[in-house]
Amino acid sequence: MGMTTTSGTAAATAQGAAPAVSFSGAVRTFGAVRAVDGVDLEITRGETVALLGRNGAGKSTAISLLLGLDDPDAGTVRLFGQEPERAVQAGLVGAMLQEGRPVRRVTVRELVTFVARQYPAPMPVAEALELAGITELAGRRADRLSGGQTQRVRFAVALVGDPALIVLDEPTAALDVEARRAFWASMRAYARRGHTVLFSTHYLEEADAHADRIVVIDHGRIVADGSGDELKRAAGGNLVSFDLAGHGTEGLARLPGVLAVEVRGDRALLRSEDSDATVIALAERGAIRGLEVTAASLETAFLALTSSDAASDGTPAGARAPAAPHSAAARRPAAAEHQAAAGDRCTEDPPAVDRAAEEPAADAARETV
Ligand SMILES: Nc1ncnc2c1ncn2[C@@H]1O[C@H](COP(=O)(O)OP(=O)(O)OP(=O)(O)O)[C@@H](O)[C@H]1O
Repeated sequence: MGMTTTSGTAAATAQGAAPAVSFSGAVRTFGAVRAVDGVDLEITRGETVALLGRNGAGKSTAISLLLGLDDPDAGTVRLFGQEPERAVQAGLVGAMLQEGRPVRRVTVRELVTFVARQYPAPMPVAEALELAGITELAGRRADRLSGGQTQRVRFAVALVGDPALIVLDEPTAALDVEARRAFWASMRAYARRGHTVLFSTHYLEEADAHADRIVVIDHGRIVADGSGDELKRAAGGNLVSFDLAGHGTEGLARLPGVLAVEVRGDRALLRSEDSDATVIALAERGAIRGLEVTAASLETAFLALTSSDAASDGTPAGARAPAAPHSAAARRPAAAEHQAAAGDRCTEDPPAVDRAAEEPAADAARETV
């Protein structure tokens, strides 16, 4: 796991009114794989945004680009109007990455205190511990904690610098239900302070419950961007299902309102933007056994937007099932500008925590420690 913490000597000011995050035509390829394939994305200060996609969609690569851990092959990425490395150096960004090994032989309080000292304007250590819900663990060794406790320590490390933007790469992976709930409560408390939060996940319900805005990424491209409700609407309002009971599936896709047809066993599922018209047409065909109309779930929307055939013709599924507009659905007041540091960067022995310390962004900041 990478606790990305970086310190900076530069005044940690976010320039003007530049958005917290801005990708413009960003591309990152690995051989034949276009991991990030022409991403345009703007995140306003103060938003909580979920980057949602399945395994291999390009989430981690996009996050590496925005933290300056990797460079785009084409296009640009800016944080608060600055090159990512500079923003990280200036202490504007805190991150919690996926990998990393526990820091050995130090207590939780020592670790968080060490990291706080790397920042120009950290929050009090006790406050960071409280926000992350680990006050009781302060005296415990950081390398002798459960997975859920370790995640929360990483969260404290990411936020103790009081960064204006916090980036969390699959923060709840491997957490149980209880630990997840505690984690999200902490994250929301942090967001309420006016900070910008970007987290990646493949849990639909987490994106829906904890983000103002969901950006769906598939095959390196953004295929939808909006609130959970907007995504559901964009994917087609309702799901009409019925027992085939000997009826064929021919012509179902052409019934009024129908956007997509799926057959599961003996049941047909029609995604419809006008379920009344679809039901009437089905009734006319006599196909009404076991008829059900249900509201499209976010899962339905997600599957529609990221259907596996999307790769086969190079057309993002969202281009066929129109996605919500690329605009933030709900915007909160812009975050106050924070003087803060970010990233992980515990360079020396004690908290030389994770891969971020070996990465270019950390290199850039290392000289300031
Ligand atoms: N260093 C690398 N070298 C080669 N291929 C890579 C590298 N990093 C990522 N990829 C490929 O780029 C694509 C996107 O990977 P990425 O890790 O960004 O996806 P992800 O959405 O974060 O997935 P997950 O949810 O599994 O973490 C995948 O096909 C992956 O195999």
